[in-house]
Amino acid sequence: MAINSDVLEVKSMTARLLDGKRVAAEIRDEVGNEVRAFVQSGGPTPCLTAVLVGEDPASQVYVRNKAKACEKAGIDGRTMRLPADTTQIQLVEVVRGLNADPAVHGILVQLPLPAGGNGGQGFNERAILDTVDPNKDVDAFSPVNVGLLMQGRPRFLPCTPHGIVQLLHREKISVAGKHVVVVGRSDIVGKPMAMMLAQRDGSCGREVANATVTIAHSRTANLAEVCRSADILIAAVGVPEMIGGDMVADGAVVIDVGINRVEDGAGGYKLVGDVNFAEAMDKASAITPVPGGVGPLTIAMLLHNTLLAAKQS
Ligand SMILES: Nc1nc(=O)c2c([nH]1)NC[C@@H]1CN(c3ccc(C(=O)N[C@@H](CCC(=O)O)C(=O)O)cc3)C=[N+]21
Repeated sequence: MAINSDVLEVKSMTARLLDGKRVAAEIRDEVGNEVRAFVQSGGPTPCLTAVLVGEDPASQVYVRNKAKACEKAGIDGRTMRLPADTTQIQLVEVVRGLNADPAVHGILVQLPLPAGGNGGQGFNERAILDTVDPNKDVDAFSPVNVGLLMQGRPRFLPCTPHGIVQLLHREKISVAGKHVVVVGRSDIVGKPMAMMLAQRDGSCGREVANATVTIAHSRTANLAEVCRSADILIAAVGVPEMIGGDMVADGAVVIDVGINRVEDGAGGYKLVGDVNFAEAMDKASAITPVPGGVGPLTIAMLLHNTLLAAKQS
């Protein structure tokens, strides 16, 4: 039998890059315009206050990026820097003070709190987050806001999942009827992400709804197989390059939420995602890079929530 060279040719796709950085800039511009209009119509200048405990280098970078983004959008971005030896009681008092300050519309307690904090005992993170006034909870971490989201009537949408919803919407990637696999079940990303994509009416962001969602995690049996069954694969595990090319179906859309600092082999550090980018690139139809993917969207949605908080105040 003659060998048909067309059939034997190894087909490898090269995925379209989903440019989170560009989409984030677009959203930040929109929020900036809305902020100007709001202030011109007599509204207060929206104010976001980030609380940063200790000196974690990554947290410093994030908080600085947030402050810069606020400034560009006409939002008053403040950072309260507290020493690493701050106690639980002192931190709760700081948050209460911000709750009571009418000039502050959004409060963000930067996570993670320092491990050896609160006099070596560690912080009770949940108790701190529960102290934030739900009307100022621009992270959407408070039980009230999580509950409202769960019921499909959100007040604030959590920033990272909302950023992903916006990216899918603006890149015209429909999730309706598709199988989405979310790897990771954190309160910050995995759980709300799954809820938002599965919900009925689009209350959590435009037309991005009606997906069939699987939540996978470290205990999932046959994880690779489950991932391969995804039309849209969302990786939010926090393990560098854990999702290999063998876990990605041909033509899948891959959203990489991971931001991991690893040694670059030249004495420095580089950022990698939870997905092996080079391998996934050959399988996926579209993929987010790290950096320049989901990270910048998180900050854009934080600005959006701060404006919303100011409008609702
Ligand atoms: N209360 C609270 N809310 C948060 O939203 C929150 C937090 N704590 N703690 C830490 C995580 C992480 N996070 C990021 C935001 C932007 C980028 C980002 O812009 N990343 C750039 C690269 C930045 C770099 O060079 O390190 C990118 O992916 O292109 C990354 C990570 C928000 N977080």
